[in-house]
Amino acid sequence: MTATIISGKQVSEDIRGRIAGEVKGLAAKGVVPGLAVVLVGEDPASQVYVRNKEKACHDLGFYSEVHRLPAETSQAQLLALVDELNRKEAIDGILVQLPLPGHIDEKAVINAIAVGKDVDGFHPVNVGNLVIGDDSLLPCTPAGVIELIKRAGISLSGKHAVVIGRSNIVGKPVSLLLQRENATVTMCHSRTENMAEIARQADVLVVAIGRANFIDASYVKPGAVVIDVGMNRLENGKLAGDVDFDSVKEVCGPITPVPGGVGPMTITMLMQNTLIAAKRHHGLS
Ligand SMILES: Nc1nc2c(c(=O)[nH]1)N[C@@H](CN(C=O)c1ccc(C(=O)N[C@@H](CCC(=O)O)C(=O)O)cc1)CN2
Repeated sequence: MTATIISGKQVSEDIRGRIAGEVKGLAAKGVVPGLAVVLVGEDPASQVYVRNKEKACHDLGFYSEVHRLPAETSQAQLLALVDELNRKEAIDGILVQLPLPGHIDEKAVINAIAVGKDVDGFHPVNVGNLVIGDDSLLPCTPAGVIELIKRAGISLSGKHAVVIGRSNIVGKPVSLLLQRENATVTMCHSRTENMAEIARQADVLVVAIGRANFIDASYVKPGAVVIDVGMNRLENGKLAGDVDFDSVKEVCGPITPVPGGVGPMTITMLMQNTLIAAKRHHGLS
């Protein structure tokens, strides 16, 4: 086996340590970053993620508000809450936990969040700025992927990166961020022919297709960096990535595990975005 593990837990701890230090410095200037999280309904996984966000705020010295709304909340009620949070001085970042119940239009809600408070980086203005390479709040999971690669000491410049999956939340933004790092990027998706052949050309393979253990060693060039963004709950309750870790670890170089790889970075990058939003809000960036 040539694989080495890229630990998202470890990288997260390092980044959170730095954020906590910055928060102390801001407190001395009378600034406390504030995050509002909105959860509609009782999806068990979402409840856990929201609790973890609340805990991260507490641990890092942020002000936090969690708004837990019943599943039958109307879109108008949710939009009214977003509007209130947009105008609230103590709040620098707003996150509406996804997925939302089916009767609510996610796009309408995301579009209603003030661009400067959109710490998920999902608002079309933030997405547009990402596309044209301007400064913006970056989507958390894709930003976490880049941070993991960089902090593992891997240079992306001139490398061939293959992204498997073209979702708006991961595949598309991660491909833009890889290009920003001067990688040459190929995107594959469910209609791609010869996917294994293309994937085997990758120096860096990023997988976000939502199919448990789909990518085996036949997709991986020896020594390639493998980043698994998949999070699939199996029938036995265990969490599996999109990459068949036991097969791929025999050929790859650095690889992220699931759990403990990209996942923990999502909340850490959310905290980082909230800190950035707070500094901008107070003219300190
Ligand atoms: N508004 C948003 N909604 C959702 C997002 C998001 O970024 N913004 N992402 C996911 C859920 N999510 C955060 O909200 C999230 C997912 C996973 C993890 C994580 O730490 N995963 C661990 C395993 C946890 C477990 O055992 O279940 C890991 O991979 O090691 C954090 C946050 C959808 N909704």
